[in-house]
Amino acid sequence: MTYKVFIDGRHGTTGLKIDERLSGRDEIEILTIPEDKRKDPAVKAEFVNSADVVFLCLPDAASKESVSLLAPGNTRTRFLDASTAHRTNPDWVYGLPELNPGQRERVKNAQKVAVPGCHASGFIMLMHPLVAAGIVPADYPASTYSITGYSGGGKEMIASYEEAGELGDNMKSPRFYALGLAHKHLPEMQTLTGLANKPLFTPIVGNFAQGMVVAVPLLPRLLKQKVSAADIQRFFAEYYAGETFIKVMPSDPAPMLDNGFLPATTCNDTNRAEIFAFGHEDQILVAARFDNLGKGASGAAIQCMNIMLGLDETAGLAV
Ligand SMILES: NC(=O)C1=CN([C@@H]2O[C@H](COP(=O)(O)OP(=O)(O)OC[C@H]3O[C@@H](n4cnc5c(N)ncnc54)[C@H](OP(=O)(O)O)[C@@H]3O)[C@@H](O)[C@H]2O)C=CC1
Ligand SMILES: CC(=O)N[C@@H](CCC(=O)OP(=O)(O)O)C(=O)O
Repeated sequence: MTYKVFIDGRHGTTGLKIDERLSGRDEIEILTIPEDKRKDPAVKAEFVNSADVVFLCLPDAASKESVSLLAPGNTRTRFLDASTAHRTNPDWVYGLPELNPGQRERVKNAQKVAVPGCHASGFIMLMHPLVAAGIVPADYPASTYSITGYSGGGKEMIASYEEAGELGDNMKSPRFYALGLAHKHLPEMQTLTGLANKPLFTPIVGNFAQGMVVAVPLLPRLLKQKVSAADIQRFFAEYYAGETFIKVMPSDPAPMLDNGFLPATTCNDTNRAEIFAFGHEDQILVAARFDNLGKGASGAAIQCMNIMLGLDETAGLAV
């Protein structure tokens, strides 16, 4: 059986990666829209309605427009949206199959799946289980910071690092951003964890192309139960037992570090996410490391597509 796939936004950062990951797979036929018609809604409608799967790798507004092109009664075409447009929309399923025991099945049966934001993926992988288990109270004053490679900012940001000639010190240095404290991933971070309030979120972009670490500090004195970093590590190991793409690291993470450092790039070109719990009985730092273009974007999208089509979930993905 061959599935027809239309990648809307195929030449953007996310679209290209999806294209790369799907090319060479026998069961996938990629539909190619003529370059000069790729933003023409009438032509796009034909592609959307003749595809089994449509990946939306577009700005939010263009994504919504493409979904509106679905013909009435078309229940065959299934969407995977990489944009922020539908992530907290109750008509869409959130594309993190490892979220909880029912989520993989919901993804499998969905017509519309929203692929998680990269920073949000890490935060939710860490905080959803802890809140659901009552270890972190829903009213916990959560904060998180996340360091990302510049490919997360799409074509424009990539060009600002790679095509600007010799970089000045400002660009060579890691840079905080989203300092209006209203980053576009905050709604999904709150909704999918069940936290009563949005976390205080400060992302940082560095002078490297891809890779990400999302870290969340936890103060045991503000938690409902007395727990240590080792307890949290054991909890995660049990929660994610059996998951291929989420790997909980040992309770003594020192041997996993690079001379005491935690580089952001270790999971690059895989769909793996590594979960860490650092600290002691007074202070805990939980962290998720993955490829912002892998489990944080196109890898996650392909994993969901595999599940939706009933294929091997790991097909085309490195662990
Ligand atoms: N980069 C990343 O790590 C991640 C990005 N995302 C999300 O995925 C989406 C795409 O991001 P990204 O790949 O980074 O962005 P890019 O800017 O790299 O690419 C976007 C692409 O969409 C095309 N495009 C814009 N409007 C239309 C339209 N109406 N019809 C068809 N094509 C159109 C653009 O073409 P042109 O340049 O010619 O206008 C461009 O090729 C965004 O919503 C982003 O938030 C999600 C997860 C991770
Ligand atoms: C460096 C940089 O700017 N990164 C982007 C993340 C892009 C991403 O993955 O977010 P979406 O999935 O919602 O597009 C940002 O923080 O806005």
